[in-house]
Amino acid sequence: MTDFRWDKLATDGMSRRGRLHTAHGPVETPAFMPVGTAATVKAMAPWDVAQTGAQMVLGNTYHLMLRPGAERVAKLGGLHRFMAWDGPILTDSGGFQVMSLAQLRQLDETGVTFKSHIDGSTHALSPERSVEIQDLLDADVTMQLDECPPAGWPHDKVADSMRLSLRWAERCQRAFRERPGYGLFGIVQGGVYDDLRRESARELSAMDLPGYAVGGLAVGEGQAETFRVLEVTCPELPADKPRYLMGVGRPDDIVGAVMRGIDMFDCVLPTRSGRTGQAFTARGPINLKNARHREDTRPLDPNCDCATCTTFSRAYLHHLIRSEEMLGPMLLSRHNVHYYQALMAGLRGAIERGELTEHAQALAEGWHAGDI
Ligand SMILES: Nc1nc2c(CCNCC3CCCCC3)c3[nH]c(NCCc4ccccc4)nc3cc2c(=O)[nH]1
Ligand SMILES: [Zn+2]
Repeated sequence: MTDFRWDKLATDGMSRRGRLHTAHGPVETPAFMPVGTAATVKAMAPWDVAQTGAQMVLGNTYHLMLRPGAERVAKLGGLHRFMAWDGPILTDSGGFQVMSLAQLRQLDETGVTFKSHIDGSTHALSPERSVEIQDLLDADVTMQLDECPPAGWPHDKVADSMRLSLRWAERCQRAFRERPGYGLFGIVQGGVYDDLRRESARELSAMDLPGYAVGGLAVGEGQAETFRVLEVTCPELPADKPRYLMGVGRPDDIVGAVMRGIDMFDCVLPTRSGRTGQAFTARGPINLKNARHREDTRPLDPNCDCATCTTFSRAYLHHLIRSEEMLGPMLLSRHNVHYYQALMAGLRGAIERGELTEHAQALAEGWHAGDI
């Protein structure tokens, strides 16, 4: 059985080209992980997800612990078998979703307690229980339970929150069941405060974890602040361990974060926006709901070789979205996830060639070319 590890294959400035080895197979990095919310990447079957080139997907601890329940997923053979995804799966710890979705939630030293948004039942999520749930789901990468402070919290509140997350990291590491091919990632917190980011990164680095996430971002701070926090945080993390920026992002966010040392990403954007008619293209985002597409026979993105772009016209996609036909979100989700995977493949190649700066410049010119 392969040991969980990340090989650094090439670097270009602060960016890295690597390969993550997990129990369920390898993941080329920089990597984008599509989000499977309730054990499905919405509107996409697992074979559609695989066809985009995605190697690793996210499972959702919060949703699955409420329905159908972690013990039930384990009884059914674990999340891989349940959703028929035999590649690597990363699950978030659930704390972020609790704070953004659950009703009547309360967070203290022991963890978070909350009422289910589905049936109002009460649940408790401690660091130990979160690690146990992710073990029952058979996630290749388990995330520590953490608190993500909202944007705008003052320094003292963020400091208390960051130190709570550090204590929870210790408890998660003690509770984690070590087994070849599986790893527990710590999550760096500290808001937008450099001293707190450094303290969090240094304390977590001393725990010698197999990987590190940068949390507490993409909460409304804006791209410039996100990048500035990465410039402070990444240099404090071990150079030989993978770095995962949680919840990011738009294509330009991802390129900028890769240039600042990030290796892994997740975001609901390509799937969620696909369902509302938004498509990402080499010449920027377009919304197919817009009436200007109703007689446009061109493909969605002439540069894209996905089935959506090589089969259908913009006029047809516009019709599907306007008619609220299921095929609309299906086709746009596939294209968007394909677009994100092609973006990551392009970044990996550019880093290998030592041409990331030029590649990023060419991407930005395409996105701003407009007239699409
Ligand atoms: N533990 C933890 N998770 C975070 C997440 C959830 C990452 N996605 C999980 C995934 C699991 C499966 C279900 C879906 C979520 C974040 N997402 C964002 N921004 C999203 C900003 C955004 C971007 C586009 C659309 C909506 C929101 N910031 C985040 C910070 C943290 C954090 O500090 N700690
Ligand atoms: Zn396409």
